[in-house]
Amino acid sequence: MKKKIALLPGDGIGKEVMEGAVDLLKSIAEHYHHEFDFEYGLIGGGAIDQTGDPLPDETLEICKASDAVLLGAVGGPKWDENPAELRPEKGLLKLRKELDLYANLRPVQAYESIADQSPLKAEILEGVDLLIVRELTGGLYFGKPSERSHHNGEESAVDTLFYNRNEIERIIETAFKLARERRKKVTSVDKANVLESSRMWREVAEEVASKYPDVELQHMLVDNAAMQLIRSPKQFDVIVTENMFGDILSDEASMLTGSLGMLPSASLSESSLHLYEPVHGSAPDIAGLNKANPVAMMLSVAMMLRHSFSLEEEANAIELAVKHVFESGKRTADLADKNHESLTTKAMVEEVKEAMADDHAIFNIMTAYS
Ligand SMILES: NC(=O)c1ccc[n+]([C@@H]2O[C@H](COP(=O)([O-])OP(=O)(O)OC[C@H]3O[C@@H](n4cnc5c(N)ncnc54)[C@H](O)[C@@H]3O)[C@@H](O)[C@H]2O)c1
Ligand SMILES: CC(C)[C@H](C(=O)O)[C@@H](O)C(=O)O
Ligand SMILES: [Mg+2]
Repeated sequence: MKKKIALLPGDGIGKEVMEGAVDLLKSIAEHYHHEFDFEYGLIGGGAIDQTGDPLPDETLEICKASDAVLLGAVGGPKWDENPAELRPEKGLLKLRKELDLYANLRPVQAYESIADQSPLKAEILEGVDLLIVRELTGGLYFGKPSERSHHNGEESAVDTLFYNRNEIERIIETAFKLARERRKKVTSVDKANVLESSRMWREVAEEVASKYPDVELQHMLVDNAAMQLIRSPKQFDVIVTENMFGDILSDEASMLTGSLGMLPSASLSESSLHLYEPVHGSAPDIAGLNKANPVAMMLSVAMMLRHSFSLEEEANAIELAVKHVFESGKRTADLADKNHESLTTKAMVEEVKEAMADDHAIFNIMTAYS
């Protein structure tokens, strides 16, 4: 298979985990006889420094001419004081909007082998396997007005939580379709006791649910959902929610795995062009130290291979290899403690590649004898 992949490393550890992803993809191309053509694009702080624009047109063109987009992370303290239009994060939001990446899938799976690094008890974590479906191109992030103003000497600021029916309908539909392939339960998270947008969200969720009688719909207020994720995460299968609620709940949910460095994501559009990125940011506190956990990025590569290229076997191989590496007691610094040596970013990528090669060899032996 021949595919073109746009690579947008971005800033901070985005660049380090992207190096790992490329390394992994090259080894997959070799093992499975695929051809991946990579084209790099600028985004975020680095793009501002080099071109004065957090999302140069050239980057957008590279993405549109590709079969999938892989992104690291953007942002960092260097640009924190920049005016709104020159923030690295603006580039990412514009890219999501331009490519209409409305459905952000953030799977959360608790691995038993690293459960000791989660603040939650092992019995609460056992079997946790949930999927956050975050609306990504509407809500508070994109509503207008969003501005500062001065009235009678007093400064004020406004952001707007806006959704139209169609935006809600398509994300809820996505959640129901995904739930059908899983444990057939959708928890729609909103703040319908206060927000009008949430009351409409709830109505639409009910309407969509009537088309999926085999899938259970539950409504939950977002403050309760934040608590339930810690108290009893196993109750969740698919969680569908507004853009900002999804942002916050997914960072919280990452601690069910033990680290934010574990969560991958896929941002899907109605076209065939999708984007894949880890949930975490540019982690300025560890950037450049070769200690970031590359697993979120490697699992995002797996999501890309599965969703964009239908390479199910290759995707499974990455996920299995990550599992094997953790089971063998190897971890990066975010998951390590005095009982575990801590691997560098590069060493972790090597371990996963080696485990894949071993699994591949075992698979070949098994198929040869079956
Ligand atoms: N998708 C993105 O590009 C994205 C996502 C989140 C934050 N950001 C940006 O990143 C910058 C830093 O934000 P932040 O510090 O609030 O969030 P962050 O996700 O960058 O980091 C939060 C904490 O988690 C740790 N961490 C994150 N990823 C890790 C990994 N792979 N391995 C080990 N530890 C990891 C960091 O060291 C830090 O202590 C900000 O500019 C923010 O806007 C970008
Ligand atoms: C960097 C920021 C704009 C982004 C978001 O809030 O969507 C990030 O936190 C994420 O989760 O992808
Ligand atoms: Mg976030």
